[in-house]
Amino acid sequence: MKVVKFGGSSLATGAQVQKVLNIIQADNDRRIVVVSAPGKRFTDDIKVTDLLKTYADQTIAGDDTTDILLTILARYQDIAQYFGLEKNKIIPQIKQQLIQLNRVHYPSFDHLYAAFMGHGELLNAQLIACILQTIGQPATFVSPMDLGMTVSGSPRAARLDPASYERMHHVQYDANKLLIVPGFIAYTNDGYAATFSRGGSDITGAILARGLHADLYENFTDVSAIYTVNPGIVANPKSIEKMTYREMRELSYAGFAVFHDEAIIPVIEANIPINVKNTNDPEAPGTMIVPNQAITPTLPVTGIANDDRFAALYLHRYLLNREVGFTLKILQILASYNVSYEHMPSGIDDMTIIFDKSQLTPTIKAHISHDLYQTIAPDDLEWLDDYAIIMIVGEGMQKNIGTLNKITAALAKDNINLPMVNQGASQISTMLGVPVDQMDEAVKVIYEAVF
Ligand SMILES: Nc1ncnc2c1ncn2[C@@H]1O[C@H](COP(=O)(O)OP(=O)(O)O)[C@@H](O)[C@H]1O
Ligand SMILES: N[C@@H](CC(=O)OP(=O)(O)O)C(=O)O
Repeated sequence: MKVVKFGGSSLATGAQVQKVLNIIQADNDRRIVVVSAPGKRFTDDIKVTDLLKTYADQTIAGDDTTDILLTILARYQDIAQYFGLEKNKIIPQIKQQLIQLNRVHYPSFDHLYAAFMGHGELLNAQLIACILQTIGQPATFVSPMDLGMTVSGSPRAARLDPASYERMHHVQYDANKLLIVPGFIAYTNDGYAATFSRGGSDITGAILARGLHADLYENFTDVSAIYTVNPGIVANPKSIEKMTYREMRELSYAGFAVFHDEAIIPVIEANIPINVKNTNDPEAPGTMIVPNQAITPTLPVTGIANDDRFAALYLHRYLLNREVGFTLKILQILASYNVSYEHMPSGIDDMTIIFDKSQLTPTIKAHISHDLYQTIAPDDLEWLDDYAIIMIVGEGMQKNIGTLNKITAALAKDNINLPMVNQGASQISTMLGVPVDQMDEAVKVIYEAVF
């Protein structure tokens, strides 16, 4: 049995949905179908999830929501119309659920955003189940809750309750009917809607693949393979035919947006291979992501990922290495502001703490600086706001001498500053910190040096 996930780009229009139906019908093993909300139809278009965010913003502000509601409804109407379903009762049902959203009381704004934004997937799954039924394909809409999946934690970055797998193991479903499941949205034990973090339909697919014992998790998107580098930076990059789970985890963490970094974890635990494929080119083999031992690397580097979502805090104090509990004190300060850190490379008298900058408001930064001066009295404390990370990843790097040398020499030749290099913590990757304005150029230079 295969779990198949279709991303927003695969479901943006009626014509795209038709391709999805063809893919599902081409293979009888494709039984569990996870769908995203309709995505962008063209470059400047707005995803339904983002339209729903605007609807939530306007609801909170007490603004008139008539226009945004109709804009969202139109996205579903367009798809329905393509299949001749504009008069089907599914359309008033979708409209009613959209209207209902702003009549409910939510325990917090985060719960409200989660409920609104998660409806993009919820309504799309209902529509697609309805389309399949009208073309005579047995299919049914299923809520993640009905499959035993519950979540907890932050409503907009929910975590799966581990007990879900035990419940999913006992779920009975009709194997002759396709199950159409909304991605991204999930429910807490109290019945409140929550979502995974953005791009989280990949996570739903991975959880269902593990929980329902799939042999393969197929993830359909709009590229024919995962490329060795972001195709937005290097034109026509090489594709990756096969890579390991841990390579994908590092690359998606550091910017390969094609697959959510959290979505690797459930499939690793169950050893289920992932096949990333293209809805617009379903015959292409795509990229296989497989257990770590299933690959003998031929090249040192598999991929180069980059992301500018970081900020760094540089701290200097003599004899930092000798002071018992120094790092603990810093972490206690961060924890008191509910701030997590991403990486912490350190030297004998220095350390750099790298954060996801979405957590750092000017007020939080000021509080952290104040508490650090009070508690550890650094000789130097400096915030680096525009900090990018480039991650060079490959199972083959461990055994290959000279890769880092090649990279740093090429960067030096191009006059690119390299304020941080972190190698060794992960045996399969090297992390470079670069100023944001040099990130794209650095990625191009590294790509030329290693491929
Ligand atoms: N290394 C990479 N290989 C392939 N695609 C990448 C890579 N890095 C970034 N991307 C981007 O990821 C996009 C697909 O992810 P996403 O937009 O989330 O798709 P979906 O709508 O299917 O969920 C591609 O169109 C591409 O622009
Ligand atoms: N629609 C959600 C979840 C998701 O996974 O979307 P996509 O498959 O379009 O990346 C989002 O935009 O975050």
